[in-house]
Amino acid sequence: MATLLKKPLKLALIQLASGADKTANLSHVRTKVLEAAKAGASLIVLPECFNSPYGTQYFSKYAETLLPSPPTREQSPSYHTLSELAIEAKSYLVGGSIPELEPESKKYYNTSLVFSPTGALIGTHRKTHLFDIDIPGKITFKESEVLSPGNKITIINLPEYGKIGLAICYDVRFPELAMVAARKGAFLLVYPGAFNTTTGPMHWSLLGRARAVDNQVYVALCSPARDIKATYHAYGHSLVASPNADILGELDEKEDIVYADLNNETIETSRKGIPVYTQRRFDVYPDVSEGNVVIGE
Ligand SMILES: NC(=O)CCC(=O)C(=O)O
Repeated sequence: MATLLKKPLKLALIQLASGADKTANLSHVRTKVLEAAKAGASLIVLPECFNSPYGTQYFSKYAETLLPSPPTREQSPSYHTLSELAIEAKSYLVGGSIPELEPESKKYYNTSLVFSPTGALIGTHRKTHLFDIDIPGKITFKESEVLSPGNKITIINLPEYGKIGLAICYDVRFPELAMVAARKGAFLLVYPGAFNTTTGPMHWSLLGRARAVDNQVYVALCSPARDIKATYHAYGHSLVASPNADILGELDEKEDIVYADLNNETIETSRKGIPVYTQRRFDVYPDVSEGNVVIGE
């Protein structure tokens, strides 16, 4: 069996309380990331839209320009804060997501940036499935009114550890992304996300555990803390699921950090005990990780 996770890894998910002031949010991010690093985390994850409120009315106001890369500090204060913070924390840092403005096309995206402990940008993911839903009397949301979707599956190599799959929030509802990343060797699927108080109780944990057990990999879901004064009420409940779909840690709705210790043995034990990994019937149905699959870092 291939070794997916080369050495044990402490993961931290920061369920951040952020508000309308981007500069204050970035300063608060620094405090929380350094707290997680001090506790020994070498992979630290922030939530979706970690430096702004979440909502279609906010995307253009808070958008930053990432291209051409690297952007200037004026174009993207978040890029520079995250890069410097990864160095200071000596950790891999998944920068949740920020609204991105692509200057040439003038399109907006919901984009995650990943930095190595040297401060280098090692991966980006533009949310591939936009959050367009309508549950009458409960929640109507249409990201596609403002955002455009990304067009790739994102797998990022952390050289000392192994590969992670990265996608954003609503992407978790589409098992194909997870399956492709897992079959290409990811040990962990990371989803910065901001479910809400309607769909969160219904599906957040279920989807996290489902992606874990489908693929026998770790899954991390990282939400903002709930702010009842905001227009969108995030569910919170950041959690880590094991390859056997056990919840290794889960928060409530308040700001906090959840930690989990990941190791390769847990993946192997899960796969040896229930060997669906070797029992697939690609003579009966197609392997979604083969053929016309668009993968990028
Ligand atoms: N930010 C999002 O994509 C929210 C997704 C969500 O709440 C869901 O139910 O799916």
